Formats: sequence, C-alpha cells, structure tokens
Amino acid sequence: MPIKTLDTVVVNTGSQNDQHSASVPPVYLSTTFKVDLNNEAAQDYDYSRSGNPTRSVLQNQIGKLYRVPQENVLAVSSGMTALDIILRGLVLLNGTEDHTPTIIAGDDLYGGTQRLLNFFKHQTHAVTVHVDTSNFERFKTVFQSLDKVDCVLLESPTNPLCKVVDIPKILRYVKCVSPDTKVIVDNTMMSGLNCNPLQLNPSCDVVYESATKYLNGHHDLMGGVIISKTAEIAAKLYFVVNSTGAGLSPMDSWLLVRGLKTLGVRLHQQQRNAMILAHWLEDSCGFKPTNTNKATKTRFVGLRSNPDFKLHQSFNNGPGAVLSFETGSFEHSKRLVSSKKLNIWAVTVSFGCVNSLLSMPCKMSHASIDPEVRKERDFPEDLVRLCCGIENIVDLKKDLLAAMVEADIIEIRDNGKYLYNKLNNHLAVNTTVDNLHKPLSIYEEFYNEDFIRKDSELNAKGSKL
Ligand SMILES: Cc1ncc(COP(=O)(O)O)c(C=O)c1O
Ligand SMILES: N[C@@H](CCSC[C@H](N)C(=O)O)C(=O)O
Repeated sequence: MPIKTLDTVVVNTGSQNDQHSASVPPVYLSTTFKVDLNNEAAQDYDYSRSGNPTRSVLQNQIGKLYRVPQENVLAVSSGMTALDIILRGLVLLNGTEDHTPTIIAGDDLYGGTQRLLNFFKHQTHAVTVHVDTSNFERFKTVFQSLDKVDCVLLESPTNPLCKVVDIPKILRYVKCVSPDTKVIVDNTMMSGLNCNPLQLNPSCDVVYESATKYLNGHHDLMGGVIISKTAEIAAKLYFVVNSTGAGLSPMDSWLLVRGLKTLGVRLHQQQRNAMILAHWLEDSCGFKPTNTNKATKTRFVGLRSNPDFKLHQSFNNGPGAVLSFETGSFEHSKRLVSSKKLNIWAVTVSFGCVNSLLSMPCKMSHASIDPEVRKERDFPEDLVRLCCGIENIVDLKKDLLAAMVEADIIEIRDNGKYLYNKLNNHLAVNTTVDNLHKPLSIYEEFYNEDFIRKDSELNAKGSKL
C-alpha cells in the first residue's frame, strides 16, 4: 500500500475493533479493567495509570505521525512532564561518584524548560551547560571541553527568538564522536507535521512535543507526547510514566485525537497567515534595522531576508506560525501588547492555537528566566511574539495595525497609502492591509513554491543528510 501523507494519516483513526463499529473511537473513562486469572496473557489493560485504551488510540496516531510503532510513543500530562520523564529515565541516573550527569542545551529556551533544568541542578546536581546551539562551532567547542556529555537538548526554531539550529549537522557530529550521548529534540515549535528528527540520518534518540500547542490546537487541554527511536528507550520511559502516574487522562487523550485530525488544515492556514504577516511587518511596518534604529527586527524562519531560510527549509516542511519582532523600545512594545484596540489578537502565553495570540515574552512566557540571565544572553526585552491563528489575514492585519497606531509606533498617512514607523523613521507604501488579492497571490506562490513538500520528499532528503 502506498505511504499516505501525514495530514491524511492523522485524520484516520482506522478500525478500532469496536463492538458497535463506532466511527469515532469511544472514550474509556474506566480506571480499572476486569481480570481473568485464567487468561492473563490476553489482557491489555488492568489500571489506567498503567495503560488505557483511549490513550492507546492517541499513541497509535502519534506513532503514525512520526512513523514509529505505537509502542515507541507515550502520551503524558504536559510538555514539561515529557521533558521531566525523559531526563529522569535517560539522564539523571547516569550519575556516579566520578561523573555528574551533564546536559548541553540552547541559550534561547522556553522559560519553563530553563526552570526545570535549574531544578534538576539543585535537586540532583545534573549540570546543564548552555550554549547558542544555532552556532555550530560554539556548540562543538563546548562539547569538546566537557569530559562526558550525557544528553544534548535541541529545539529549532528556538522560542521566542526563532533562531535556526542545524539539527542534522549536530546529530552527525554527536553520533560520530560520542554515540552514547542521547540527543533529545523538543519539536513543539514545528510539530511532527513539519519536522521529524527521528527520520534524519543519523536520527535523534527521543523527540517530545507539548501537545498543548499545535497538536491539539484549541487551547482546551494540556498534554505532552514522547516519541522514542527504539522500543528499548520507550520501555525505560514507560517505567517512569507508570511509576509516577504521568500518563495523559482518557478525556484529554480523546480530545487530542480529535484535535489532531485538523492539524494539516490548521497548520496550513496558520503558516500562510504567518508568511503574509511577517513580510508585511518587515516591509510595510518597517520592523527592520534602519540607520535611525538598528535595534528593530522581524524574526521568522519563512522570511526571505532570514539568512537561515534555506537551512530551515532543508529539514522542515514549513515555517510554523510563530514569529516575533522588536520595536526598538520596551515602553512601546508594552503599550502595543496592552492596547485595548486588540480585539482579535488575544494577549496570552502559548502558541499553536486556532486563535491568534500576542505576547511579551520577558513579562510572560520567559518571565521565569532570571532578568540577569536574560541580559547575559542578549534577550531583547522589547520583543513582541505572535502566533498566527486561522482567522482571515486582512482582519488580523487591521487589528494589529489599530493597536500599533494606538501604541504610537505607526502613523497612517494619506488615508492608508503609506505607513510611517515613528520609532524607526521608516516610510513604506502600504499595499497589503485592504488589498487582499494581489499580495495574497504573491505570498501563496512563495509559500507553495518554497514550503509545501510531500513528507516523502523530506524523508528522502533526511536520509541523504
Ligand atoms: C518549546 C516548548 N517546549 C515545551 C513547553 C512546555 O509545554 P507544556 O506547557 O505543555 O508543559 C512549552 C510551553 O509551555 C514550549 O514553548
Ligand atoms: N506561567 C507559565 C507560563 C507558560 S508559557 C507557555 C508557552 N510555552 C509559551 O512559550 O508561551 C509558566 O510559569 O510556565
């Protein structure tokens, strides 16, 4: 049978051997399952902490998305739980009298990831060395300077600076010089539809995603998925999940199976909106370095001006829908994010939802990183992060523009013919707020040409890397 494309695979839950031939898999809320002591071998479930049929349906769907057997997948209660389980199951136990478990991680990390790594440092003495993983030479220098690295934790693009990490290159290096080092990828910013680090060659050891984001897409559940390269790794992680009770609840598993069905169409529309919006912010709103203000910039992997555009494209199917920009002024960014003119953009943390979201990372998602550490890492405090939802792009632009005008960042001139960025002294012809068709066709073309690829092509590319 020909391999189905991934957006088809997640819609189809297959036959579930249901007694009533239900089209949609039922939700099994039961915590216990009756035991037949004469036929124990045939028994798949006894207690929902250990396993639940609805969780199994979800794990099977995620397995199809990542092209691994269902046994290699674990669904847990959040993205942070996923990382916790992986570190406990694979890394923290490596400590001996002579060796402190050592992790290398990026320097642009989601605040909660940083907090968990700090927690492990204080509780278990596992050390995390942070380096800009988007700079391969720096990564290599740090790797070589350490006696033994137990784990490399990667994420690309990074949250929230959207830096591209050359995951295939790091994998080639690490697996060549230190095959026992586990390479873990947080794939939340891409989702399994855009990137599958388990199919790169060499591949990573474990991928996890916060299912709270794209996989579910509706901001009505918290969840995490862990996908292991081998059944042996999965068994070690399952032991921790069963011991701690971290498995995802039946109701959330069921909701996630439902959310997953629309992953393809949601992501397509979200990415298309993000492509249009990022180019509009850069070209028409002037969020790019000028002689007056060098500290302003639009950050998005789908921008032609991004030097890592091709690198990102070489191992991903699409750009995702998260972008960020610096206005050049903390006060103005704060005014923008506090603007009462924002009716469509919701000011909340998180991303990957059908609704468009806007946030100020230093005050919200990344507030748990010590301000001093943010400063050391040149984290821009004026950064505004956006994640496009599935709404109409014209409405999204109008809503954001009204807020930028109220925040005294943009001035509309000549009845909308020009947009003037006051912080940047940048004047641009505004072609794209009301005129939907022309710019849309340009970006559609651009989007299709550059990013829509069949995942079989990506897999073929991955194996050549
Ligand atoms: C990149 C990334 N990884 C992991 C997480 C953690 O996921 P969760 O909130 O589901 O615990 C988040 C956000 O919360 C995130 O942005
Ligand atoms: N108060 C929360 C903040 C969650 S941020 C969620 C998401 N990863 C994002 O990047 O927006 C916390 O303390 O973790």
